[in-house]
Amino acid sequence: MLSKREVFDGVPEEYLSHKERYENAIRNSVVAFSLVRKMQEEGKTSINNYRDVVGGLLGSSVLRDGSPLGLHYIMFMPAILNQANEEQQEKWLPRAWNCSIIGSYAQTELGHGTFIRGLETTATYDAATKQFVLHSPTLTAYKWWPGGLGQTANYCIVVAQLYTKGQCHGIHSFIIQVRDEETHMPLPGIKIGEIGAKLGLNAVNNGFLGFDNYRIPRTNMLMKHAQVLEDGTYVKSRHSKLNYGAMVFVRVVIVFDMVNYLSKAVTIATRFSAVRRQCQLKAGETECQILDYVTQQHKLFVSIAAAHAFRITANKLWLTFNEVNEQLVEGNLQRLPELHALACCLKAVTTADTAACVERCRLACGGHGYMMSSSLPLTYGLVTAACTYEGENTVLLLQTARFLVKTYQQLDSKALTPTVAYLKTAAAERFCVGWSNTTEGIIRGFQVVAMRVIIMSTFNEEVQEMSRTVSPQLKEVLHQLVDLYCTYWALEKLSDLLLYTPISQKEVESLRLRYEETLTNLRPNAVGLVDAFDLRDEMLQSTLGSYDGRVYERLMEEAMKSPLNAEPMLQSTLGSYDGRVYERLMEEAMKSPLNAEPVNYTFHKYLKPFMQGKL
Ligand SMILES: CCCCCCCCCCC/C=C/C(=O)SCCNC(=O)CCNC(=O)[C@H](O)C(C)(C)COP(=O)(O)OP(=O)(O)OC[C@H]1O[C@@H](n2cnc3c(N)ncnc32)[C@H](O)[C@@H]1OP(=O)(O)O
Ligand SMILES: Cc1cc2nc3c(=O)[nH]c(=O)nc-3n(C[C@H](O)[C@H](O)[C@H](O)COP(=O)(O)OP(=O)(O)OC[C@H]3O[C@@H](n4cnc5c(N)ncnc54)[C@H](O)[C@@H]3O)c2cc1C
Repeated sequence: MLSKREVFDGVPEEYLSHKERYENAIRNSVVAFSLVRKMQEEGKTSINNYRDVVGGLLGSSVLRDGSPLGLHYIMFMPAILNQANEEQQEKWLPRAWNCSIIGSYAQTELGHGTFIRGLETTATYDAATKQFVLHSPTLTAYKWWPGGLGQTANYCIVVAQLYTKGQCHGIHSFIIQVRDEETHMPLPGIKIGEIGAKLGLNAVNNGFLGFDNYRIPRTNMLMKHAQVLEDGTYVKSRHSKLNYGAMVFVRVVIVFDMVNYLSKAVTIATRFSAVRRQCQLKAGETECQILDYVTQQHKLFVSIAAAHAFRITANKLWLTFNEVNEQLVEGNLQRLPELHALACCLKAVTTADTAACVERCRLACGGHGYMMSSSLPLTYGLVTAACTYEGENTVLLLQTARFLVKTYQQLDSKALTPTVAYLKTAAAERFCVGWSNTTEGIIRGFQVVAMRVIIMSTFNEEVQEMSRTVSPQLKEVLHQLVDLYCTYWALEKLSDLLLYTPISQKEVESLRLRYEETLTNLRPNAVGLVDAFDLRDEMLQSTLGSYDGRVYERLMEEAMKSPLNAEPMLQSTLGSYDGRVYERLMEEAMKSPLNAEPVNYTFHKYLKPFMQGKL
C-alpha cells in the first residue's frame, strides 16, 4: 500500500535542509502511520499486536532516516502499558492509540544517560494542591535526546526523582503535557526545542526539555508499580526495577530491527557483487564477478547467516519476554533478572555485529557503497545509533556479565534457568573434553567461553528442527549457514578458545579450511539466499541492490537528481541543441561579475594614475 503513494517520491532527502527534512519526515510519517490507524479501523491490528506493523513501517525505508512519530509507538505507548495502572491506561491509551495525542519518552538528561539513578529532574509532591512540581534544577538536568520531542510531541513520559514528605524515593515516571493541544505552543514552565544535527536519524526530531516549577496532577504519576497517595504517603513497588520494563521491551524489539537492517544491507551488497565485474584472472578473459572472490564471500556471507541467526534468536527472546511478563502479572518475579540479562546481551551483541556487518557491506561495494543512493551510509547511521541508545552496549554487556558471574557463583546451590543451564556443563567440561571441529564442538567450546553461545545454539537447534520438514537441498544450505556462522566466530574469537579450551594448532588450520570450503559451497546460492529475504525494491531504496540489477543506470539516474545537475549537462555555449551559439556567448559574457558595473574601481585607483604617469 505504501509503495503506491507518490508522496514518497521527489527530491532525495540528502539535498534538503535540516528544516525541510523534518517537514518531509512529518508529511511521510503521517501518510505511513495513518495506515496503522486504517488497519486498526479495519480490525487488521490492535494495540496488543502492533509490534510487527509499526516495526515494519519504521524499518520499511519509506521513512529512510527515522520518524518523529517513532518514539510515540515504540516507547510512549509501551511505557503507559508497562507502568500505568488500569485507570490511567483507560484514560491515556485510546488517545495515544488514535494519535489524538503524540508522545515521547524523556529519560536521558544532558548530564546522565547510563546512570539513571543519577538523574537530576525532580518531581516534588505538594499534598496541599495534590500536584507534583516538576523542576530542572541545573543545566545538566535538562532532558536531552527524546525522539519527536523537539517540535512534534505534545505529551511525554518524564523520568524524575520523586520527593514526597521531604524524602527522595528514586526515579519514577510521569505523563506530562508539554504543548497546548490546540495551538501546539509550549505550555508555561516548559522549555523545549530540538537538539540539532546528528550522524544519522536526522528526521527523528530529538529534543531537549526543561521544567520551571511546572505543576501536574497527582494522577499523572504512572502508578502501576509504586504509588503516591493523596496525603503524600509513598507505597513501594514489589521490585524497584519493574519501572524499567519499557526499556526491556525496547531492547527486545531492537533485536528485530537489526534483523531488518542486516538483511537489507546484505541483500544490497550481494546483488551488487553479482553485477559488478572487476579484474581478470587471466589476460584476455572476461572480468570476474566480484562475488566469486573468496575475500568478497568472507565479507558478505556471514551477514546472511547472522540475519537468520538473529531472527531466530529474536523470536525466541520475544517468547521469553512474553512468558516472563505473564509470570510478572501473576506476581512471580523469579525470571526478571534472566530476562534483563538476556535482553541486555542480545541488544548489545546484535547491534554491535549489525553495525560491523553493515559497514563491511558498504566496503564490499567499493566506491559505489559510499554513495548515499546505495542506502548503505544511511543504514549504518541507523544501526550504529542502536549501539548507544536504549543502554550503551558496554554498560549492557556489564549487566549481563554481572548476572552470569552471580549465576556462576550459585552453580551448586541454585537451579539454573534454561538460558544459563550451559554454565554447569561448561564448568565441568573445561579442559576435560577434547576439542571437536564440528558445529556441536564449536558450540561446546563457546559454552566454556560463554560468548555468543546463546545465539549460536538457538540457531543450530532451530535449523535442526526445520531440517525435518524442508527439502534435502534446503536442509543442506541451512546447515551450511549454521556452519559458517559457527566457524566464522570460532576463528574471530580464537584467542578466547585458545585460552579456555584445548583447541590445537592443527584444528585451527582445519577450521580455517572448513570455513573457506563453506564459503565456496554457499557461493552458488548467495543471490538466491538474499532474494529469499523477500525485500521489495521500494524497501531497499538502493541504486546498488535492486532486483533487476540495473546498477549503473540507476546510479546515473540518481546522479541526475542532484540540484547541481539541474542545468543542461553539456553546459556549452557552442553545442546546444537549438544552435543559438552567438546569443549564448553574449548571455554568458554578461554573467561575468566584471560586467556588473560599467567601470571597475581599479581604473580610478591604479590604471588611470598609471596612464597619466602619476604612478
Ligand atoms: C521492529 C521494531 C522497530 C524498533 C525500532 C527501535 C527504535 C528504538 C528507538 C529507541 C530510542 C531510544 C530511546 C532511549 O534510549 S530511552 C533511554 C534508555 N536508557 C537506558 O537504557 C539507560 C541505561 N541504564 C540502565 O538501564 C540502568 O541504569 C542500568 C541497568 C545500567 C543500571 O541501573 P541501576 O543503577 O538502577 O541498577 P543497579 O546497577 O543498582 O542494579 C541493581 C540490580 O538491578 C538489576 N537491574 C537493572 N536493570 C534491570 C531491569 N531492567 N530489570 C531487572 N533487573 C535490573 C541489576 O542487574 C542489578 O541486579 P543485581 O543486584 O542482582 O546484580
Ligand atoms: C539516536 C539516539 C536516540 C536516543 N533517544 C532517546 C530517547 O528517545 N529518550 C531518552 O531518554 N534517551 C534517548 N537517547 C539517549 C540514550 O539512551 C543514551 O545516550 C544512552 O543510554 C547512553 O548514555 P550516555 O549518552 O549518557 O552515555 P555515557 O554513559 O556517558 O557513555 C559514555 C561512555 O562511558 C562508558 N560508561 C558509562 N558508564 C559506565 C560504566 N558504569 N562502566 C563502564 N563504562 C561506562 C560507556 O561505555 C561509554 O563508552 C538516545 C540516544 C541516541 C544516540
